[in-house]
Amino acid sequence: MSLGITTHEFHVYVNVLQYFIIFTLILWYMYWQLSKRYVLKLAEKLPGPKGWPLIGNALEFRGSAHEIMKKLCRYLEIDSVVKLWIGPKLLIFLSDPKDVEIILSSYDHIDKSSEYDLFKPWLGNGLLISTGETWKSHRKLIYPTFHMNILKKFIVLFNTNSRETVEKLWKEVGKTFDCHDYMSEATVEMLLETAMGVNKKTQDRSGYEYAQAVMQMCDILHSRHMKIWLKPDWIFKLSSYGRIQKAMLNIIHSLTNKIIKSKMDTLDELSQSCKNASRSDTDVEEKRRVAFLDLLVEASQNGEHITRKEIREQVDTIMFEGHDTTAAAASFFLSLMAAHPDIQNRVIQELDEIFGNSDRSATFSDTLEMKYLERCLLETLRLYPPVPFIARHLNQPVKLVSGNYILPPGCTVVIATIKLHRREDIYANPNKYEPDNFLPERAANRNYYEFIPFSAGPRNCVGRKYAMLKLKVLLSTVMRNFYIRSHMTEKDFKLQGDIILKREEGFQVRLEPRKYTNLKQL
Ligand code: HEM
Repeated sequence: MSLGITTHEFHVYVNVLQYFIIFTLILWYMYWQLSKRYVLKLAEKLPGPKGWPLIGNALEFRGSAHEIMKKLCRYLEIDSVVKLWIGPKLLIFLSDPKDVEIILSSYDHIDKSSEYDLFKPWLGNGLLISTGETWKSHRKLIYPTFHMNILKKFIVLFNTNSRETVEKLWKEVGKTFDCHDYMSEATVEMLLETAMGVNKKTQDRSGYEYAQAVMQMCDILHSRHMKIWLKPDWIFKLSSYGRIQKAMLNIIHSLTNKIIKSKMDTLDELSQSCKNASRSDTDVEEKRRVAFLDLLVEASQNGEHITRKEIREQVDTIMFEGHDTTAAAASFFLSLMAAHPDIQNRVIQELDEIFGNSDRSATFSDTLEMKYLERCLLETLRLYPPVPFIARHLNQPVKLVSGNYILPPGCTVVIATIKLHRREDIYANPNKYEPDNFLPERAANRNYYEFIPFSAGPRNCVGRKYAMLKLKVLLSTVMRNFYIRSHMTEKDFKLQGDIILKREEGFQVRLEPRKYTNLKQL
């Protein structure tokens, strides 16, 4: 051995070091047990699989994203309250609507859990993550920007973009392909044009690149949640994941910065136009699409409490929340249409009754007539909620009503929407795709907290109406042009919950043109 020590001495040092580490761990574990006495006592009473000292159940969550999801869903079968220890972290999953209501309806439990911190380099302190007064004041500012009166004006843009998606889909006719790529691109483009008010003419391929970067970011965040050694920032930054994240955030933030700059320029130009008598009113109106971003920029210019950095964080949040969730919903919907041709035929029949042989665009009142399509969409969100889990940090003990349990402060409480939506006491056939579960008379008998794809309570989704309207226009346009086919059944879906629910094998479908329509020629 070099360095002036013999091999024997080296082995002695290594042994001493090993004992030192073991001794420190035991001491830390004893201290942790003592300081967490109250939490451990309450946790002990909760149902859940037995774990190992120190690591808890962490080792059981290995393997592919689908295997992890399968394992988790098996554990959720234990009870409507299930605890898991991931190292020193206590996660408690809830799937009884009465317990879910206690958490989601209260302003006391609006803090997001530390799992959301990994989003911070991407979304900063945007609406999804922020809390307290910042969250309250920004939510108050943002919520009205998704009012139905504003959304109705987006119909034209939803139609144009849906037709463009159909145009692109024509080249896939007859092939088996992943429809998620197209749904993802379409939802980004629509968000850019509607919520951000960025005109198509000023866009380039950045929409597609953006969607790809968001998908990679979701993969990275999922890996970080699962691979415990990637949690410390310094290790993560040195890893290949850290380097990829840097590159992806560069793409994402470049686009958001570009959008904001373009919006500020347009608003400056507009105020010039208003002063300039030679410009017509319609010219000014054309440029002035009042959308989410216009209102935020105007608010900041009018001295409201939102800085330019905060605007960027909100734009990133809306672009992420509004895009990946909707793309997943659209892709599951198309996969389910392919897997249930009888249901697909009923949707087509309804569309034919509304539109006949005409290739006109969908109007807002048409979307109100799409009652069966809407039921199919809601049933899609029931069985395959794009956000399968919602997590909160508890600051105080919470008494549940489903059983004699108290959730300890400091734990992460996870609303298991995917389990809640498949309860036998709510749905006669909980795992069957049955759009009539949403017939008005059946839905009327359900409690508000029994169906929560958009969450519920004070932190519910601000984009719910936007998403439903956009999905109706997009999916009806696709189905007026194509039959959706696939050799796969629902049993073949391999679910993975990497932040947003997806299919591990991709959303493989095949398109068959419907003979009598010719929207593609427009
Ligand atoms: C099918 C589509 C969508 C689904 C299933 C969905 C679902 C959800 C869920 C479950 C939450 C709560 C998340 C949590 O507490 O962790 C949420 C929050 C949010 N969603 Fe959506 N969403 C969809 C579309 C949209 C769209 C289109 C937008 C915007 C254009 C949007 C913007 C937001 C925002 C900003 C929040 C955070 C609200 C807050 O914390 O105050 N979402 N969404």
